[in-house]
Amino acid sequence: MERCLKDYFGYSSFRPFQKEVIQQILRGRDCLVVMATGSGKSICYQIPPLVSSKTAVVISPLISLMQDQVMGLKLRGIKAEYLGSAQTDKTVEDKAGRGEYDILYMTPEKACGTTWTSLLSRGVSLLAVDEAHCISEWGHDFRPEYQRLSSIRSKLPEVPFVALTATATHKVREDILKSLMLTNAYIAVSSFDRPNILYGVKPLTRSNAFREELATEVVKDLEQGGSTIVYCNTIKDVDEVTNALVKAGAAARAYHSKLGLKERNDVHRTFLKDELQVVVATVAFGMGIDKPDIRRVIHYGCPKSLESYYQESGRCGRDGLPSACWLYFTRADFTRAEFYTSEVRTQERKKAVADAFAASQGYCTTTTCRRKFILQYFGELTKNDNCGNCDNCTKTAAQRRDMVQEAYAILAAVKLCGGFWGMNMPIDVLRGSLAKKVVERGYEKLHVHGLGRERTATWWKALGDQLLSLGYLRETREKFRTVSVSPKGQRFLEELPNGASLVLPVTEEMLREEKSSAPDAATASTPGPTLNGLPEVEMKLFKALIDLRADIADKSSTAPYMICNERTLQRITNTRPSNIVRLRNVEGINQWLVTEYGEAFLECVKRICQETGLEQDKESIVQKAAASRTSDRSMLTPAKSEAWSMWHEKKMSFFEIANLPERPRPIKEDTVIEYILECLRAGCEADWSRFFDATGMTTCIREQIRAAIGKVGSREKMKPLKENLPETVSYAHIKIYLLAEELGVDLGLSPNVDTQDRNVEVIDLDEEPRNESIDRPPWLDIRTKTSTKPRRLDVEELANGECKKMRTAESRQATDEGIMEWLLSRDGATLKEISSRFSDTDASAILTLLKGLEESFSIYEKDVHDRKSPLRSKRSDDIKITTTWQCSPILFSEMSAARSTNETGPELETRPSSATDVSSTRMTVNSTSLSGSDT
Ligand SMILES: Nc1ncnc2c1ncn2[C@@H]1O[C@H](COP(=O)(O)OP(=O)(O)OP(=O)(O)O)[C@@H](O)[C@H]1O
Repeated sequence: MERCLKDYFGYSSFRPFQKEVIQQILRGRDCLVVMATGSGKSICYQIPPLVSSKTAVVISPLISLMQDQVMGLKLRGIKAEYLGSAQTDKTVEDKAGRGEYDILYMTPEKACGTTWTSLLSRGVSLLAVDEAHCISEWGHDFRPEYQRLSSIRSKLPEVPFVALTATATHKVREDILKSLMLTNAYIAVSSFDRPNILYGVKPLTRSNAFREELATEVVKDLEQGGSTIVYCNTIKDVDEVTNALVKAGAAARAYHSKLGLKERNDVHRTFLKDELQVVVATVAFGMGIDKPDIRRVIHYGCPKSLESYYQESGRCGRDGLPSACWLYFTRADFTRAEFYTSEVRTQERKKAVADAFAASQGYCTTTTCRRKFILQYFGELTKNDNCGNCDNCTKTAAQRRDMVQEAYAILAAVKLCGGFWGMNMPIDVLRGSLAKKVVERGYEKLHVHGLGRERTATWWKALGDQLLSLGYLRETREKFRTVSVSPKGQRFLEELPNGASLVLPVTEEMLREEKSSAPDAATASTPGPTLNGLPEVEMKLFKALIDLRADIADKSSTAPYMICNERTLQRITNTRPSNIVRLRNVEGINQWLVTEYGEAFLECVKRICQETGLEQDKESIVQKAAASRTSDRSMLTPAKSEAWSMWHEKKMSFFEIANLPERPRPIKEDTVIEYILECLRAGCEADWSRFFDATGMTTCIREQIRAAIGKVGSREKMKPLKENLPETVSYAHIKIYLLAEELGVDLGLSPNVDTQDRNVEVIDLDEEPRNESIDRPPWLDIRTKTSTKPRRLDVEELANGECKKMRTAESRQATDEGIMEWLLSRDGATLKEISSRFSDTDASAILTLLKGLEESFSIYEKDVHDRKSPLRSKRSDDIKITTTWQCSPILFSEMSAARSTNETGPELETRPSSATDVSSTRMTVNSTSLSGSDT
């Protein structure tokens, strides 16, 4: 054995396990060899035929792999060949039958179709199954043809079978033993560790700029010698990365399945001969590549499985010298789960593929030792938590931070969402989403809603992953992925972390997200008031708000930062809102806070402003867009210019402009908004804050549109944007947003959005609740405003017309316009209905507004006689009389023009025909109406 090792391979000693395995084979015993990549498994089956002078048959999954091996063996003076469809030399089969080869490679198909008689008569030293994990459905590279190999076991009863693999979990090992019917096998399992390899993970952005940067780094590394393989998941990625590398000056070529065989062979050959420095490949490249000086293996995208990652990274540093494996990923890669599972048929295989992909994702996001993560995955126990040679183990203290507040927020969000969602739902809630799925379940009323706006969804996911790996959260993956708070997380929540700390690593991904949100996001987790730059009088207000927050926190049994952070208080201090709508528009103020404590905040602001003489409603987002643009108002029609001057200079409402008495007939308010938009585009001045208020463009809606743009990846077409937005966001909202953005208006949004990663959002596994019927926990109710019944916005009830929708959809504060628009959209309403629609306004205040409208003949009261009502009144004629408020006929006719005749025609006939008629049918609304009775 030693002589063969020296004579043919030039090595003077065996590596661990090689000798033992060879001895067992020579004794005729089956073997299972599970050894690390590059550990020298091939020697185990290459020496026995040289010692025993009997052919070794080796089953291998890839022709290219066989060709390589054969070529290498021939160079060493070993008689080797392969049999398979690619073999053009017809004499090989005969020669094989005559036992002329020391080593004969075969594809599994060929092995199953061989008669073996003549070969056996010459003697077969062993049958090796290389890459034996392909036999198992739980293996990452399952090949059905490998499973048929068991059929040759009976044809070769005396021949020892040797299964070899570098990537086999316990489950896969069991499968191999069973499938190949290896009895009393000698099992050699070496460590999976490759100590000379540095493992690291970095965030990826699929952009030209990123690729250029990556290419520059690769080229710099190439100057140190050695070669590089870059693995990509798609051919598109391969092409893009190759182009970037070539542009940066590297001798790089692409390798993927769409290239012809000749070209692929050429790439392979030139790479081995060092004529190429870099190969950029899909996974098709690399199995069996035994180039010793590959110094870097880069993964551009999250690999399909941790096994394939280990295999591919195993091409690196096979000479034992220091080498590095960097994996670049974006969470968009995680959405490929369905794609991978759809490639396979059986349920068992689907689960195996999903699990292997989940492990790969886990590797990407772990903040603990990456080497340990890999070793543990393959069942290797290691006590060492710090390998000292991966990015996580070499992190300095400066790359860690106390994230107790953020951890608390995300755990609370997971808990409050019931623990039966993946990470997306709680993160959406934290970020203040008003998507249908959030509102339908009433999650917008949770006190954590909107608390985490200042961080991107990706940032929160990164933190969620950390909390998962640290055991604060736990995950189940059945049909869907669900995340819930573990007992450890529950303890953390219960022992309110006042003064406690939770120092966690700030991952590269988090850092990148934070960088994109600089400058102010960096202060988000800084405890203590951020008073920098506040004048003394404003400090008074700020401090009063801090005290108010402390009171609220006390009442809600929670920590002050869970109510809102100091930056939000600073924004209130800056803007000093005088009403609920303005308060709600303050970044960081959520619906729960508005509903529960909005009045308290307003009262506090008002009091301090009165005491100190501070002006209220200081606009923070008033823009003079015109200043930066060349005004082109000459292009505007008189109608548009007039609309703008009425709105901007005379401060008239859209409604007033649309219904000017001097107009021959009213125009639609939507049209007025369109006019004004055009004027703004042409460079007219604007108070954008007022415009946003008047059009219902809340911060939430602006955030949602921004997220949708990120998700769609383009601003070009409005339809896909609309499709990615909740119903409450209209086309008009999108138009306004796009124009504001184009004009460089400060949209008052949290500054940290990476459009790249907003694409990511959905892992479909993550989206559906495991069980819709799960009851919401009782403590959830305590934190919601009223009932568990989700509050639906009344958009559906509104009249046609996007602008009407948007101004009334959100606000529950009654205003003249709001009431008018709402009434226009329906066939009258009782005071009770109006009160419940505008639930944020006191009923008596609504009544005052109604009376004002009535006096201006905009609305009138009408009796509705209902003989069928089961609620009989005590009146002698036994008729129920309900008071409803209707729009005046002139307004109604405008509405009816906008609606289809079918919808409104018959109703029109029942209405009074003039204002005189209206007054004659008017009834007084008495106090019983206010308290709920309409009769
Ligand atoms: N005893 C030895 N001494 C020195 N070098 C060795 C020894 N045994 C094998 N090698 C060399 O180690 C390298 C890796 O061997 P081999 O290709 O068999 O690894 P492997 O375990 O099959 O890896 P992989 O699973 O990644 O394909 C080869 O270059 C081989 O020549």
